[in-house]
Amino acid sequence: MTMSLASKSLQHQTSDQAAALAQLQLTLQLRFESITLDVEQTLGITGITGIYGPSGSGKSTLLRVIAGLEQRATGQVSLSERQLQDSDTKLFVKPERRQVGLVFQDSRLFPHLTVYQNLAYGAKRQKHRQLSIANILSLTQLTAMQHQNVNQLSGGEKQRVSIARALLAEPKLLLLDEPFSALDKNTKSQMLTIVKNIQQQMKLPMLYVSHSLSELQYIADQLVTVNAGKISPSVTIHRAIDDLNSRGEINPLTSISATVAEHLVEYGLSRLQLATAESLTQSIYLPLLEAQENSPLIGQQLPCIIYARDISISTTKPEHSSIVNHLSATITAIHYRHRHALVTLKVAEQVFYAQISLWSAKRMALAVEHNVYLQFKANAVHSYHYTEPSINA
Ligand SMILES: Nc1ncnc2c1ncn2[C@@H]1O[C@H](COP(=O)(O)OP(=O)(O)OP(=O)(O)O)[C@@H](O)[C@H]1O
Repeated sequence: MTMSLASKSLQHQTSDQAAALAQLQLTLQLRFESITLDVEQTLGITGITGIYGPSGSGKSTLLRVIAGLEQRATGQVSLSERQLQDSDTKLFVKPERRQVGLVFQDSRLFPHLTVYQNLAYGAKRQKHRQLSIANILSLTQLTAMQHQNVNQLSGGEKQRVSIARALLAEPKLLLLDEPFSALDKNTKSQMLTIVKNIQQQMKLPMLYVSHSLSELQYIADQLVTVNAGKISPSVTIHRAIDDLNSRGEINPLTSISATVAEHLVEYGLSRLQLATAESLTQSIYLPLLEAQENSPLIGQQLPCIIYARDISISTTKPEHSSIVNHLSATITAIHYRHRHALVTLKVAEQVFYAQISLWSAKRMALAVEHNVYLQFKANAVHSYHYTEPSINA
């Protein structure tokens, strides 16, 4: 992605905001009738941290405590060495002084004002702002619609205004609570790509709550899981998904970050390269990501997922198959579940999961350490990468 002048200056202006290694220290308790949020954890939150867990587990409450919206919470909260609350010393930094931005699912904007006026209203209260409204409009891709009334905007555009408003306050941490759950897949892809770019340009740590693991796999660097008011340490997104797979808590899936190698425009495919030993380059093909062969995406890492139910196994090299993806792999574990077997395999250091029927597992006499081939269609590889629709489309 080419960086605009506005965003270059923005990066410069916010570089001191960018805590090299942002940390959130939480020792807190908040009791409700249904649940007690009980957290004792120091979380590394550099980049985007996904917050994942079942409904009612306490994700939104956790964000509300960090934002200072839950006065009853006891304990301590600090953000990269700055103490935000400590019930022992009666310290409680008010929400508006925490430098923590919060974006919800429903954008709470002033409906009768334009995009610009909505931002200017918030900006009035920020006396020593370094970022201009123009910077923020450009970063959130709102410049062209700044004079439109917000009630004429789509859901995705309204959410961009909410994010713009939060950024204008120059937060040191941005909390996003299911911000795009009401949007369709295409708009969501666009929004996720915008948020990722904002994070990379501003180096602003973000906590991002979602029910969708595929969304989190695309956007998050690491993941924290919340369960019945308790939270896990943050671990890399791939490791977190592997843990959820092995505990049988999700529809098993393979989580990959692979390098975009080329676009085969005439075939409607893009090729990713899996990091393997040099002599053993393995490619993954997926539906075309960009219409141009020389796209800025080439050379970048693309997060994508493949559901285990979409991967099959062959004991011989599938040379006469129409299926485009076949990878040579080694079985590392087989878990027998109700009516199917979940086979864990390795392609170099990358872990894959294939879900096959018990019948097939038995017929093929699969066992740990067997060398086999994985097969899956290009359409089985999912990514939230967003491409602008071409003018001729
Ligand atoms: N102000 C409150 N008073 C009483 N109970 C509350 C309050 N706020 C939250 N709760 C309870 O705390 C629990 C956790 O709520 P929370 O909204 O944090 O869950 P969540 O993980 O974000 O859920 P979801 O994914 O459905 O949004 C729920 O059982 C909820 O009813």
